[in-house]
Amino acid sequence: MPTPAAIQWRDNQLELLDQRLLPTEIHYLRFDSAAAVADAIRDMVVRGAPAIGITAAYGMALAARSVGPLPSVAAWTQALSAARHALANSRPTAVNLFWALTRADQTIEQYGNGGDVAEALLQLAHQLLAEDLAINQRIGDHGAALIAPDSLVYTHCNAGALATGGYGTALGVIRSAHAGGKLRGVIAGETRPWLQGARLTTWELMQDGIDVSLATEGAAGHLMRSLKPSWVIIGADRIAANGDVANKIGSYNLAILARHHGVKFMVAAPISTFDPSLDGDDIPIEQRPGEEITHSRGAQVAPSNCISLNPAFDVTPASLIDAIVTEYGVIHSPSRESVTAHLQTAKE
Ligand SMILES: CSC[C@@H](O)[C@@H](O)C(=O)COP(=O)(O)O
Repeated sequence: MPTPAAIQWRDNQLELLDQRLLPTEIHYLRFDSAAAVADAIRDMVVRGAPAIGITAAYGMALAARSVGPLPSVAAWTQALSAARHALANSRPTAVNLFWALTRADQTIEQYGNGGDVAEALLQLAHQLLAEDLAINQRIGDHGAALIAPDSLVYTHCNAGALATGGYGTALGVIRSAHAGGKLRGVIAGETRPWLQGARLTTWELMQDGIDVSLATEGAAGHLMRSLKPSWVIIGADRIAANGDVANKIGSYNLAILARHHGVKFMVAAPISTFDPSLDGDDIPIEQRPGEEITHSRGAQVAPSNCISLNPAFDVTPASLIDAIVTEYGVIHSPSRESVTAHLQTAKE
């Protein structure tokens, strides 16, 4: 059974699969305003960098529908500025969000002087959704080519169909490797505190008949030493000009462990996840509410008033990464130079 769509346009409405309820409940929520869409992104109804970007594009389309025809680019920009602001402030780390909002700005520029902006923004969102699926299939094929037969791989968080327009980035590589008969199995780290690995990645892979074992985060070193996976494969929220990669908290730990144990480390992401304007140290890291770690599924697990640190992402330095895989191919041992060259190829 294929993974249900994270994002769908049905009966002329935006529907998001409420990922907070997975894997025990499949329930879609309907949205008719950009403010509600921004809340849904912040509250983790929809998550994963590409899915956040696509959802924001739908948010802009919903906002344009509610303001009606306007005569100029300036009038549209003004009318949609509150919606854009709310979406831009929903989550700070995934650059795909800002990439999608820039695409929406360009659409407003193109159609704002008398065109049907609402329809153009809706078509943009549909296009980003459809393109993302095709992009992920290409990423999957490029990444799978790096994987030797009979491989065990380790993944973190959920960079799957649920985090994208379909197929997934890291899980796209895993799906393609599985289709090529190369996989012995997958280890999914549970990924605290939202448990994307336990709730989402295992669910996606089991539905596709891919052998997956769930492990606690703390087991990673022991499992690398005893089971000798060949690759750690993760997605990304932002890839900096120098090849550093922001991804779900815990990715950096895995990269250090992987290097120590001779396990290769792969990052799978589309070109829309690159941010050539900054280096890794400057990537904004989302700090999430302490209750996410002082409580677990509503139950208190730490003393009342316990001070907590809850960064949602970390940055893995390029020096610990063996390959970044995009829809355009592979950046081996990423560096500022190889990232620049890859982005140039993508533009041509
Ligand atoms: C293809 S999704 C890539 C990343 O966004 C993913 O690995 C990740 O870190 C998701 O974090 P989340 O907090 O669930 O949005």
